[in-house]
Amino acid sequence: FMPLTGEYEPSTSDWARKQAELYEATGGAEGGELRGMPVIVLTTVGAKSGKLRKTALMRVEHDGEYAVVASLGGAPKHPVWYFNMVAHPHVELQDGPEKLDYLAREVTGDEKAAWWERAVAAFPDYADYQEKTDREIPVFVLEAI
Ligand SMILES: C[C@H](OP(=O)(O)OC[C@@H](O)[C@@H](O)[C@@H](O)Cn1c2nc(=O)[nH]c(=O)c-2cc2ccc(O)cc21)C(=O)N[C@@H](CCC(=O)N[C@@H](CCC(=O)O)C(=O)O)C(=O)O
Repeated sequence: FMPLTGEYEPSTSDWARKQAELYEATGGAEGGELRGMPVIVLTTVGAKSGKLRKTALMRVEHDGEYAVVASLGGAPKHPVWYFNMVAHPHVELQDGPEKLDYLAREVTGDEKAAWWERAVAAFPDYADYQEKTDREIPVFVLEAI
């Protein structure tokens, strides 16, 4: 797989755009945490625009694999980057200075349960978010390519 190419299009959500850009500019030295918990930056290809979208997310890692959680604070709808990732599973994840390519795969059943446990261990708020919505919060596992 070639690294993702395309034109970066900043998010309209200021807070998240600033954190993703600060993170990328400083290799995670700044913007690397949220309330003391580690953050990563996910790059997805826009489902409609084909542009590169960068999204700061909590870091959920296990044995070199990562999971990303489309929680959006327990909102009733999936975040937009969820639809990008469904349309274009080839994503990039920056963890600290390192940016690598991954294939994203939505997980279900026991596999999801195992990753959900890891996600909540990394960021306990996820449990509250799932409590407050009947939307099943999606979890994707990113496998290195
Ligand atoms: C606001 C919207 O953002 P979103 O993709 O819905 O993602 C919402 C949030 O998930 C995102 O802001 C996350 O960064 C918030 N967030 C977390 N969000 C999570 O869901 N999970 C997390 O663990 C998480 C952690 C986190 C930590 C730090 C931080 O700063 C933010 C964090 C957005 O960027 N919209 C763009 C469009 C982006 C896009 O992908 N457009 C598509 C077309 C979309 C369409 O029209 O169909 C395209 O380009 O093709 C815009 O309005 O220009």
